[in-house]
Amino acid sequence: MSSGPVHERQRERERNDIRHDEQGDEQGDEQRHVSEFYARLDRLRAEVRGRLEGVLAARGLGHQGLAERDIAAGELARRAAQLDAVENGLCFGRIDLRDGESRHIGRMGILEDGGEFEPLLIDWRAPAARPFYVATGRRPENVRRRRHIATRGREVTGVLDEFFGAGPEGAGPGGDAAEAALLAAVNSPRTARMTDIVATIQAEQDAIIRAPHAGILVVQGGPGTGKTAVALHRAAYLLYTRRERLARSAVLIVGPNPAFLRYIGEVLPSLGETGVLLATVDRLFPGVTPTAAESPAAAELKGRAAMAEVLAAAVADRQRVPEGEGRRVLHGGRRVLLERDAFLRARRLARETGLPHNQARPVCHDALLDSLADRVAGRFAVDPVDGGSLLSAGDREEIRADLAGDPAVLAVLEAAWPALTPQRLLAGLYSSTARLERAAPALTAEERALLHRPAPAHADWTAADVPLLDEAAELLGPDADSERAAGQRAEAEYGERLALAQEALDVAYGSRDTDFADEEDGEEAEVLSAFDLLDAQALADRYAEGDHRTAAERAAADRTWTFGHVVVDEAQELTAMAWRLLMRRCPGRSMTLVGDIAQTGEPGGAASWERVLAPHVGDRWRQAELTVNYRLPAEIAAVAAGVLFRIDPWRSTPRAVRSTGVAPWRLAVPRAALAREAARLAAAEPGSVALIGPASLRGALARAAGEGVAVLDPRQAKGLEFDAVIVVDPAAIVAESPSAQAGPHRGLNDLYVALTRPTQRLGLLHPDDPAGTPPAGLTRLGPPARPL
Ligand SMILES: Nc1ncnc2c1ncn2[C@@H]1O[C@H](COP(=O)(O)OP(=O)(O)OP(=O)(O)O)[C@@H](O)[C@H]1O
Repeated sequence: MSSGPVHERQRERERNDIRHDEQGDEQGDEQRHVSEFYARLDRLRAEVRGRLEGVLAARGLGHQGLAERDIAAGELARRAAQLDAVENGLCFGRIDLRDGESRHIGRMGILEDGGEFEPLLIDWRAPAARPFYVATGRRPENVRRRRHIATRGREVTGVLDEFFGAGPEGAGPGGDAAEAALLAAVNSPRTARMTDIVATIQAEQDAIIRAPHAGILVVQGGPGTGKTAVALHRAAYLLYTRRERLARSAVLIVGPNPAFLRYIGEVLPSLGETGVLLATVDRLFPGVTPTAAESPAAAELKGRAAMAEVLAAAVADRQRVPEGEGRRVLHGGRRVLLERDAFLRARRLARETGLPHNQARPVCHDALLDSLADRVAGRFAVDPVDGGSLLSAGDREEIRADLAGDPAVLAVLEAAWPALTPQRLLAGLYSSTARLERAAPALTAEERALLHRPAPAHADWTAADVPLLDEAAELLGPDADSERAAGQRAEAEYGERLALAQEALDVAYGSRDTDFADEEDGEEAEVLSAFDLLDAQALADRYAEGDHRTAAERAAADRTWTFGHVVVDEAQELTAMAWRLLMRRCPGRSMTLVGDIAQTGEPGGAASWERVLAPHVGDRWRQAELTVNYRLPAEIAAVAAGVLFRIDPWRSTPRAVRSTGVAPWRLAVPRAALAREAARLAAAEPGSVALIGPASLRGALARAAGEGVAVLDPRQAKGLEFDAVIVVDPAAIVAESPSAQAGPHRGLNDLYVALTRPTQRLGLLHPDDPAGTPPAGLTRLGPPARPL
């Protein structure tokens, strides 16, 4: 009977049913575990909130006790936020080891109730969780089974198993489940917020996240290889393993623009980490918010390392020695000559201290006052016997003090060595062609003209000015004016605090818990309130003394803060001056820098990591490479590869992790119809969609595009991703790129960035005239037709 295959199929069906049942049991089993984790999480939350309420309700505390209460309340509030943040996907995996032990892996560690302190759920960052990420058929790391647990809310929706070595079915090393979990993650629709990858971190990524390297680690990788994801998970890992140190010094994460920071802003909180400062470089000079725009050429010039020398020369140039015989000072109705030599000597003495300009200023001023006092004293009677002065030391001191209080004298001292703020120095430099010539003789006249701007208003800074202000702050040191201003600010704040404290006490008094019966009985109410124990001043002092901000909050307000670790994303875009600023913020040089040289868009950005880092750390840095593309399907990666080849034929393209079978398309339309067509095509795309075009088209595209369609130029699109992307007028993207002048293929970098944003679908829309012809690398893909 030839029913063999049928029987086979029947048996197969039965086997599948059995496995399905088993799977159902397994899912139920996991549901019980997961429910237990959530129950424990709920108890932890209730406990923390209870403690927080208790702490806040504490009464009758002394000065010290209140300060401690605030610190405890801050910590408990942060803990509560951490517990809230891990709600989604609390547990996502499990490993069963050969010796029978099984471990559940999750976003945070949870211990058993009841004093046993057995781990119930293991934090993904703990060494015990590592085999979940790195076990392979060849190196199973003692793992028998790896299980991916999918959840929706608190419900387990599926389990996917891989067996290593001889599993229960005698299967060999399984990779299907891991691949299925990964594919589900990379295929999921994208929203405006990046999500974490904690459930599917791949081995090459894990090696970087947990790298023991304490110094500078560069993570180079093509678009979509998970550089951002890896950098953020590394930050979370370091916060876990070096919590003691990093909680005090904070971690700084630098991104290319505010939109990018918003995009990645949820990742660390979802991993339970909140004490991190996210910033763009131009926000790292407290008190300055750049609002002005400038040409790419000016920004590039300001980013060059040579600007450090220009600024040092600009500071030296403000330490003036008069020409000719010197300066005549009008004092007490008479003119006194302060000779040029006296100026030269005072300047030399001040410079020899090696102190920053403002701190060396008193040395110069003192020396000038001494010379001037000598001059004035010399006018008085000279001892005929020994030729010495007849004035006593006290007389001389009086003369000196008199000179030091004379505004005319002070003006001369100030002109010789003025107190400077970074803002005054830079504004003074930019607004004077003479000063620019003296400070920047090595620049060409055209370059100096790029820096020149007539008396800029103080608030009128550009992003590229910020690293220069920071450099200037280093050269100048704190100035007496700003210290005085800080003192005044502190006084004003104290006044405010005092008023607030008084108000708070008034409110407390008004709403005090008074037991009238007791009062009638002539007894005091039993419950003590704040106003019983504090007066407004003591309350204000308490706030003044205890700084209850987190390390990240304090770091944000302090230019001289040094971070325990710095992560820089899109690191290829930073200029040499920006690197100088960042290196000052991290003297320990514990840094993770992620980027892709092929995507460099800024004219002042990096051409190689060696060139960026050598001035700061020589060759004391390590590079890791990411090679798998998780964002682009193979079909889109092939198009991007054509452009990458033009940028750098030697650079290898990352291997796409999946193929969707959806080919990118290309369409040519009349130039006048470009924006309208782009909007129409974008509206037809399901999911998240972006139109990426040259900056000059942004306005027209934004007007035409419907709601929910992101309209960006390549610079704004950096680091972001969408389900579908339509690249509009690629030739103009290349031509308009600010870096087009910086090298033969630099304009193509912007196009490369645009092409590498979609996770599912890519379209190319271009004008049907010769100027609109897509650049080489794309044209080789054939004439416009749909699909491409
Ligand atoms: N192990 C992983 N599991 C699931 N998704 C991943 C994994 N690694 C990366 N991804 C996803 O791939 C996408 C690209 O990652 P990411 O943005 O970090 O790449 P990138 O290298 O920084 O790209 P670009 O250079 O374009 O900024 C993201 O959606 C990220 O979540």
